[in-house]
Order: sequence, then structure tokens, then C-alpha cells
Amino acid sequence: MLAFEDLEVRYGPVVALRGVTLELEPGIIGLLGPNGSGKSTLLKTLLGLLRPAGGRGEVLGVPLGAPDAAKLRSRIGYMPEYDALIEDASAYEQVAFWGELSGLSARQARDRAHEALYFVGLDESRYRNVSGYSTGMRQRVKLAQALVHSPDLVILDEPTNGLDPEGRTRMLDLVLKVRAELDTSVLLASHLLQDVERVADQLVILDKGEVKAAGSMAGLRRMLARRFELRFLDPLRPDQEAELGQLGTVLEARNGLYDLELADPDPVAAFRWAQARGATLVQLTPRHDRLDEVLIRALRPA
Ligand SMILES: Nc1ncnc2c1ncn2[C@@H]1O[C@H](COP(=O)(O)OP(=O)(O)OP(=O)(O)O)[C@@H](O)[C@H]1O
Repeated sequence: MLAFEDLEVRYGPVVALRGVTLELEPGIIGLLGPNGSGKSTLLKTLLGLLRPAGGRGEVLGVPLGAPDAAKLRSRIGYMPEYDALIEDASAYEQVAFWGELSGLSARQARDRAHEALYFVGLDESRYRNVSGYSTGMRQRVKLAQALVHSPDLVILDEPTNGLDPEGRTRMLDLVLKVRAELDTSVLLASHLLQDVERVADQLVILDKGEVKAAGSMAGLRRMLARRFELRFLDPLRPDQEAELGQLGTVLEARNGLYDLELADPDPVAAFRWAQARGATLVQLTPRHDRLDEVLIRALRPA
């Protein structure tokens, strides 16, 4: 659905994205990275608002910069980070107007505005001016605008910004519903790991304009399911410690505790390994809840 090869995007002399190579399937894709990492630049590039200075890319089968790339706008919905809602107009008017801007006829836009507002749970307040709306309601108007023309892909830039925990849960439930009920793919940019973890089936981690990690959440979880903390009865001798790598990748060693990504998914192998070397493994603690550590590791300077 999205593919980039060695993509480079610049703002004059500033290189905002470099060497970005990615291949992503339809689904819910989480785009994670700290401020300034290049998330918005990537979104603007695939919306056709920025031209790559180098490399190639393809969005929904259409090459970036192709003559028919402008048509892509009708297949993509965009929910920007900040709202530009008109205070003295109703949600219904604004969503219908957006539908027309996205290429629908006036009649289609009106019909679809009702459907989109119903979908985001704003059908009862749709004729009220948005000036009286809560932050959560305003976010949902923006989502309805992004969905009004039934796009194949919807891009959400920090959709939970400024929301309280209840509003966040509601927005993330809607993201899941977009994929499940509308069969629309979602690209969700966020700096909040918990949000991405909750909804995404694929993950891209950006930092300083480069991809630090990318892949399916299931793959990431499988990898995390092999992470354990090992505690031995006595400190390992240097010769035993040197052979620890036979069990998998040693991630960290501190005060006789070892964090490992085991090569064998069956942890019993670790006990056998210890026994064969005269060491006593007393505790093997799973660490698969630590997705945040993967993120920190990915963002750590090399
Ligand atoms: N119009 C611009 N002119 C010059 N440099 C820019 C411009 N827009 C962004 N940049 C730079 O490009 C880099 C990537 O910025 P970008 O806005 O894509 O990051 P981001 O991950 O979306 O951050 P945020 O979460 O703060 O929006 C940053 O170093 C930023 O300073």
C-alpha cells in the first residue's frame, strides 16, 4: 500500500528525511517518533504536498510525483494535527463542505456528511455550531471530515492530542472501527507509544529523519516474547558469561542479572544450558511487556 525506496525530502538545505526505505501493507500503521523526527514531512510527502529530492515512493499503487498523483487526494483522507474549524458553522455544514472540496457532488457530500458524523458519534449534535464543542468532539469532526469521501487510506496526525483519558480511548476505538467497519487503512502519526501499541498492526519508528525500526506488531511481539531476565544462584564465571551468547542475544548485563533475547522460544533450553555449564539458573522472568524499551533502544544514539 505504501512503499518508499531511499527517499530524501528537504526544506532547502535542511534534510528532513533521508534514506527512507519502507514497505507497508494495508491495515493500521503507527508512525512513531519524537518531535522533529520527520513524521509530518513523511505525511506531507505522501499527500503530494512535498516533492522528494531523491529516491522513489508509491502510495496506493501510484508513484509519487506521477502526473495522476493529484487524483490520489480523492483516495486519501487527512486529519491534521491542529484544527481549522469554522467556529460559527455546524459540524454538518463543515463536513459536507469538506466532502465537496474532496470531489463529491453537493448531494453526495450532504448524504455522506450525515453518515460520517453518525460514524464518529456526533449525529445528535451535528447541527450545533462547533464553538460549543469539547476538544474530543472537535477531534471527531476532523475525523469525519477526513472520512467523508470514503477514502482508501486515512492519515491521522496526532489524533489524541489534547484529549483526556476517556477522549483518547474513544478516539482510539474509532481508529479501530475505521479499519474494521470501513475497510479503510490508517496511518497514525503519534509520539505516544501506548496509543500506537493499542491500535496498530504495523509500526514505523522515525528519528532524525531516518527509519530506526519498522515491521509488523505481531513480529515485534514475537521478538519481545523471547525476552527474559535471567538470574543465577551464583555470579557467572567469566568463561560461563562468555558463552551466554549461545542462548541468544545478550541485551544487557547488570549485577549478575542478564537480559536476553532467547534464540530458542522454549525457555527450558536456558535451564539445560546452565546445567551443562555447572551454573544454577534460579529465575527466568518474561520481559515482553517492555515495548517502550524497544523504542528507547531504537532511538538511542549508535
Ligand atoms: N518548513 C520547514 N522549513 C525548514 N525546516 C523544516 C520545515 N518543516 C520542518 N522542518 C524541519 O524538518 C525536520 C522534520 O520536521 P517534521 O515537522 O517533519 O517533524 P515531526 O516529527 O512531524 O515533528 P512534530 O511532531 O514536532 O510535528 C525538523 O528538523 C524540522 O525542524
